[in-house]
Amino acid sequence: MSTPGRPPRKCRRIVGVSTKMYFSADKTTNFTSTFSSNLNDLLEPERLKIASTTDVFIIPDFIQLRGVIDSLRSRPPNLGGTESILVGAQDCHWEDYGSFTGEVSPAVLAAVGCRIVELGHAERRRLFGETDETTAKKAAAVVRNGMIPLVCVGEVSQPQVGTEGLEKAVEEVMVQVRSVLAAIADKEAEVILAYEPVWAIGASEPAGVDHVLGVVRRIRENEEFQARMEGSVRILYGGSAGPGLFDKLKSELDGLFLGRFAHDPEQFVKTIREVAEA
Ligand SMILES: O=C(CO)COP(=O)(O)O
Repeated sequence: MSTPGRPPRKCRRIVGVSTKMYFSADKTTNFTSTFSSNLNDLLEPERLKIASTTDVFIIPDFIQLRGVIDSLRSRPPNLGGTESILVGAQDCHWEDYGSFTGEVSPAVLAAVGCRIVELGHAERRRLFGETDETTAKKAAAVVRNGMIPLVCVGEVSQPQVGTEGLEKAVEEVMVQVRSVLAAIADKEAEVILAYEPVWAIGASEPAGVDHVLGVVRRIRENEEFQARMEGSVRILYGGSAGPGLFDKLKSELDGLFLGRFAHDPEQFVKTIREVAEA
């Protein structure tokens, strides 16, 4: 059910996980294989319906990225293979090639089969000095290389309860959103925004539903957002997300971006099912 007065959105749902730097090499391999076969087994008999309405993604660390792509390629499409699971990277550089020691090229990511690149995560902004400017340049590079930028936005501090708190959060988030959209000239380019209030990341529970819906509603009302082709910009919620959440957010959100609460492949598959069926 959509919000009264607003037409239903014409876009696919999307749900995924970033393993950040939580997993050993073996754990990533085991997680990928358990999760993709669980997805196959647990989603029967609705598997085809879910594959036709919902995108699923997994964002491992850089070293494991290629192995995850290859292991999913060995499964048939729509059965937990790469056609139904998009594999993403946790960052990239804004140039394709050059003297940038330690960086990862978006062109190389695209060439090995990476489909999504996560950018501007709160941890990268806080610990590694990422700014709106570098995030926006990277988003343009990801689009240029035919992949989908998944850009994280969110206010740093937990707002006070009430309208004033919401306004401050919206103000902070809109600066980040505008900067990314301004860098991507193609109004039809696929973009994913992950609304991740920084204070809700790594917490025991997600941000309050009213707050999340309030901020995301304002993103959707924004002029730059509305200038995009309908459905080309999808919005996820992230920050202690897990099973049991999406149903409360479905009026404004297109999906969820999970962290810790997807480390158990069964919980991840449960959440995928909830997002697809909500
Ligand atoms: O940062 C996140 C996803 O990008 C969320 O992490 P947690 O769900 O572990 O809080």
